Amino acid sequence: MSSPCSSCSTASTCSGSCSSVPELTEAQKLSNIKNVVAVMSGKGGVGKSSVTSMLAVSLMRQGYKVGILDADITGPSIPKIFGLKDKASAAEKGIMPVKSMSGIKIVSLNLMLENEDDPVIWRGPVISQLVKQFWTDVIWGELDYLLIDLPPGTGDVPISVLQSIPVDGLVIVTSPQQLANMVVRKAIKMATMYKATFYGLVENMAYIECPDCNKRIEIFGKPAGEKEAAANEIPYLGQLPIDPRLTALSDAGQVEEYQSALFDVIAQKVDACSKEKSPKETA
Ligand SMILES: Nc1ncnc2c1ncn2[C@@H]1O[C@H](COP(=O)(O)OP(=O)(O)OP(=O)(O)O)[C@@H](O)[C@H]1O
Repeated sequence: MSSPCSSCSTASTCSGSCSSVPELTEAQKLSNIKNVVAVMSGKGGVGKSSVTSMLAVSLMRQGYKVGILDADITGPSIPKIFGLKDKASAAEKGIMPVKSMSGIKIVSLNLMLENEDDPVIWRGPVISQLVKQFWTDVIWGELDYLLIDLPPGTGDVPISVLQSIPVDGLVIVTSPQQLANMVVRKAIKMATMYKATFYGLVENMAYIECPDCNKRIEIFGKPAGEKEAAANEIPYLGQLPIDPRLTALSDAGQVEEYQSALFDVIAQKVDACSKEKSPKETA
């Protein structure tokens, strides 16, 4: 965010050689974000918010300063997953994020609504404008990683994010159903059109382990994430099981208590990808 190009609407596609340097907002002058990673999936319900949350938790445990921009304006889950009670506050120079128990900075429209179940009945352009403001008007401060939890689909918000926020890399989330993979391919194709960099694909809900005999049961069909990643020529980050502990801790707002070596490996791979992309930028 320290770059003067970061508030430009063509930042993600331009070569950086244009002469019109846009003015930074006051909030941007107070922020320095080293890496922006968007978590995307064409299909709803495959676990984007869960993967975003656990990536944030794992990166935080690795010692990084992490923030989450909840761009799922009409179906926000991040505040609930982290059990946030406080509201985001307005300071003189911008919006202050709410900090989770372990210090992850979070901004979500649900942190601004009176009741968490108040519906947001807004048209696409208004929603897109708000997401852009979460980038330009939030005082994020120093962050090693800002993770963006995108809504499902290839509509207004993913387009706005890819056009107006300098996303360094994308993490694609899918699940074993052929239907999920078909819709996820649309998202990959769309992101390719915006010349996005893919950090890789995660296959969530790949199997469940029987608590009695430890047998893996592939309830959504044979996992195909690795094949899907190869077919789309993007890195494969790994697969995650359905884990009832993750559901329970997310429902209780205690996701930061969840431990998973598999998530940690995925976070390490994402970290390695971002270091490869901008070796000097990540501590
Ligand atoms: N690996 C997993 N193990 C157990 N439960 C999971 C897992 N991944 C996701 N879930 C649960 O599945 C539900 C949907 O997950 P999540 O909200 O992360 O999906 P999403 O793709 O972000 O949804 P949306 O389409 O609304 O954006 C949640 O209740 C979540 O706790």
